[in-house]
Amino acid sequence: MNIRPEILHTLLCHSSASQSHSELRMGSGASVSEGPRLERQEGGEAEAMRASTPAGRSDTTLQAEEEAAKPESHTLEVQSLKSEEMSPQKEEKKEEEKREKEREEEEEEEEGKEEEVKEETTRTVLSPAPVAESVSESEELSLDFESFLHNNGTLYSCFNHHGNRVYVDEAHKLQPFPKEWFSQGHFISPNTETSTQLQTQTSSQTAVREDDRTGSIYIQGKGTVMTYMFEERVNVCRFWDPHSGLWLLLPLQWEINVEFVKDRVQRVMSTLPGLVDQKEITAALRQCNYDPDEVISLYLTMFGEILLQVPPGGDQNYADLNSFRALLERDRVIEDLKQKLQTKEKDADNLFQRNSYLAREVRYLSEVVQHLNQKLAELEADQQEAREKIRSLLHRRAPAVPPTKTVTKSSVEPDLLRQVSRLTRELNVSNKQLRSTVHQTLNDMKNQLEQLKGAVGKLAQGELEAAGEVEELRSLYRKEAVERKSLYNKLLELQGNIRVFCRCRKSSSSNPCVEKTEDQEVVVVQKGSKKRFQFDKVFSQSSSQDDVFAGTLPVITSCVDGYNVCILAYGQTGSGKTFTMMGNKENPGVNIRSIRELLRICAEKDKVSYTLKISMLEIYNETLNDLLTKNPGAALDIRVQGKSVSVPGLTQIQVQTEADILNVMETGEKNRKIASTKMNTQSSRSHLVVALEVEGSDEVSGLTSRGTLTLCDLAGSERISKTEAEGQRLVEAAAINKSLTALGQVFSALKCNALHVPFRNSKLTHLLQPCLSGDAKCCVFVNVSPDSKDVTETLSTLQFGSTIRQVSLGKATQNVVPAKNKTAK
Ligand SMILES: Nc1ncnc2c1ncn2[C@@H]1O[C@H](COP(=O)(O)OP(=O)(O)OP(=O)(O)O)[C@@H](O)[C@H]1O
Repeated sequence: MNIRPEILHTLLCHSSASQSHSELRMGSGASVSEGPRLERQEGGEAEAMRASTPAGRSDTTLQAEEEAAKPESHTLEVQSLKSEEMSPQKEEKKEEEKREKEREEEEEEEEGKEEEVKEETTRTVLSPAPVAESVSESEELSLDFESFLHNNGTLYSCFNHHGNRVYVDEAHKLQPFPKEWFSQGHFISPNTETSTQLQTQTSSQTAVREDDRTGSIYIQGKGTVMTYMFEERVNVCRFWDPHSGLWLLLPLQWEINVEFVKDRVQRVMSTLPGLVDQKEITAALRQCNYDPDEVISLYLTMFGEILLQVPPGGDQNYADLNSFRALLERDRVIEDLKQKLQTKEKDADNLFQRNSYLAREVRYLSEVVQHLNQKLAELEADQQEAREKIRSLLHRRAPAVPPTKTVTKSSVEPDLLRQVSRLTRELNVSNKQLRSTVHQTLNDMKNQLEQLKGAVGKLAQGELEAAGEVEELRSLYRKEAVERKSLYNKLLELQGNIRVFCRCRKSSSSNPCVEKTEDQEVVVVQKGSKKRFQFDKVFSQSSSQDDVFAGTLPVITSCVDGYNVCILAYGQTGSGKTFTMMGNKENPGVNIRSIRELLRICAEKDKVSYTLKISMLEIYNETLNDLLTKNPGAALDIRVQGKSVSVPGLTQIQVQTEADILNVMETGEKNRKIASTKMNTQSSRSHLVVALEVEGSDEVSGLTSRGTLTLCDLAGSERISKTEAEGQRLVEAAAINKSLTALGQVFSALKCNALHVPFRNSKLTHLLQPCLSGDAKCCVFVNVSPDSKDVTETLSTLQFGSTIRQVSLGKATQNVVPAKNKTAK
């Protein structure tokens, strides 16, 4: 920069005067000084403080670090400075310095008088226009303004004039720049042209950071602000606020829109489609220093692989996600409870085994006691016998010595007698021993029995306790299972109990009149004008049967929990209703797939036993025909009882496997009225209603649930002129159109919450009343043809679908009752 000497002085005075406050406006180098020493602040708050003060120390430190990151340029600078110090012009420089000092002294003398004028000058210097004038008017002094960061942490303001350098010391006096300092620190970012530029550049230099971390966002009430992802100890996204001249922390809501963050949020979302809340992901990114991989692994650790799947409903809101998580949490708790239950059941099994072992032991010991008792009895009998023998011997000996008669020779030999008495003694001894042994054994047995009784008592007690615990766990499990189901159904309720999907038939037409623009939008082009329709999901020509089925899957599952579920296909003749509902053998439609899914779920729930019954009827020319009856022709009627609608006499066949169901459906299909129309060679001339009743009895909770899955393939809506129907076909077409009109009237009445809904205007609406009056969950497919010739029908079908979409069916009712004569296990 070029500056006049007196201005330099003024500048220095100003610098001295303002240093005690701040030198923020002195450019990047002079922007340091809240005090002479840089103190390293620790902790997040300090970080934030530093970062939020771009002209303050932290930014200086930041820049100093940036400078430090360029060692080569530094070395060059220092080397050139050193060579200047060693130059032979040293003397000349010293003289010039002297002259400068003299000039300063002179000026200092005048300072008192001219202080006000100088201050004016200072202000002038700091404003752009007058500087240009001053420079052109007076002698110019080439002066470079620099900042020197000493290794001891102090930042000095320096001025360099042709290699002569001075610095402002702690007492705010100019001092020659010591040579040895070149190796004790480094210079920071000089090269600003005028002091005015310095002032503006303080802001703009700090603000302009052009790299891939720079971005801008529009904030309402504030306009477009520049953002920059600072690479601090942790990344922090701030925005530049020109009013305060600070980098401020970006609120989460704004931060979502920053490219840098957006990219990462998208990366997380594409890996974990189960995560839908961008704000939450942004918050997690903040926590993980904007590392998307870390966020992904964090979520996977927390919620498992479920997040890798697209959540049902795809774009569900935050509350849904919370329910979804609560659901996961519940699942985890249920899993824990199941494990505990298993452990307890194992414990109980062990106890039972131990119990039966001890019972066997008791039986064995009782047998031993019995045996010993027998032996004792035998011994006693022996003893008795021996006594008898002795007595008889003695008796025999007694008459041998009659007192009155003379002594005759004894009939018993003395030896024998001796032998007998010895035997008797021995017998007595062994008898005594035996008695004491038996006595002893009996006592031992008694003791053992007592101990066993104690152990058995304890076991019984333990068993009781275990049974109590098992019961407690079971009831907890029951509660959790019920809660889990209710959460799941709440989730579905949030998505609406009536869902309308649009499916476009495959066509070879090169110029289709139907385009799928988004997942939920379809556009019909008619004579150049476009009409848009919104649905819960739009399936394009390329959508597979699998994709279509996936849309209905969450609703079908509810059937197992005791909800009535109805799936309808509506559309022009030949638009693919039968293909969607029935499909073909290689590519089955919603009917077969949902039945398969129901069977799969039923098989999975080993604690619930299910009974499945299927019925099939058609509504042909306003008459109900049972398609499974062995006596065709019998008239069927609809009976209403309270809220329920039934068809007395309708054949219901109990089925267990997919093969059973396919057999039954094949029979029904054969009996159906199918005729050829001009538009569809295999046109269905009747409405087909397949009902699968699922009754589940939960062994654990003791509850019985009854849900019905009603699958309805409507006959095609058609314009009689177009199909060129005649005779019988004409009568059929009139009946079909009448019932479809009645269906439209029902939906219109439901849409505007009319007091009277004309369910009884046709057999179709009468039969479907329970499915359409709020007790059920309903899915409607509107099938359209993409061919331009069908555009009018396509528009009317889509209009019909739009009307249905605005219908609110209300809360679906779960049909669960405690089982009769069944007690929960
Ligand atoms: N998405 C599709 N992919 C391939 N073929 C399809 C598709 N949709 C319909 N089709 C074919 O178009 C023809 C007419 O379809 P489908 O019989 O299902 O119409 P529909 O609406 O039931 O007619 P109708 O009301 O007259 O019974 C059938 O041959 C069917 O195989």
